[in-house]
Amino acid sequence: MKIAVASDHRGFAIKSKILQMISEAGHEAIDLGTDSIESVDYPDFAGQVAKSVSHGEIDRGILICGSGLGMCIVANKFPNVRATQCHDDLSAEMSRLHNDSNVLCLSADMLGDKLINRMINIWLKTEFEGGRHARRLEKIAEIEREVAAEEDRD
Ligand SMILES: O=C(CO)[C@H](O)[C@H](O)[C@H](O)COP(=O)(O)O
Repeated sequence: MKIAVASDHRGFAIKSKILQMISEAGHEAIDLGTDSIESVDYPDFAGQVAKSVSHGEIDRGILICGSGLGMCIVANKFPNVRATQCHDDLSAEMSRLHNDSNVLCLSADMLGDKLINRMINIWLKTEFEGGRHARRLEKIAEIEREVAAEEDRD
C-alpha cells in the first residue's frame, strides 16, 4: 500500500520512526511533513493527507499530533475518509474490522514507541470484516452525499 504520514511539531520526533515502521512492513511510506519541531498548525497537515486519501491518490494515511484529536477532526471533514483516533491494540484492530479505517490518528504525547509500533502493525494487517459493517459504511457515504447536495443548493 501507499501510505502518507504527516504530523505537527508535537508528532515530528515519532514521524520518522513511523515512516520506517511502514517501510519495514513492506509498504511505500510518503512523508508529507512537518519537517522540524517549529510550531505549525495541524489542520494544514491533516488536510494534505486526508485530501490524498479522499481522492484515492494514496491508500491510507497516518497523522500524529499531541493528542491525535485535532488531526482526526480535520481528516473526517473529507469524503471517503474514515479517520480513527486509536490508543491501544484493540482500538487499532476494531477500527479496521468494523470501520475500515483509512486514516489512523495517534497521540505523540500519550503513547510510547513500542505501543505505536504494535498498533501500526495491527492496523496495517487487519482486514475489514464487511457484512453488516459494509451496510453501515454505505450509510456514512450516503450522509456525505446528502451534505454535499445541501452545499450545492446553498
Ligand atoms: O490537535 C491537537 C489537539 O487537539 C494537538 O494536540 C496539537 O498537537 C496541539 O494542540 C498543539 O499545541 P501546541 O501547544 O501549539 O504545541
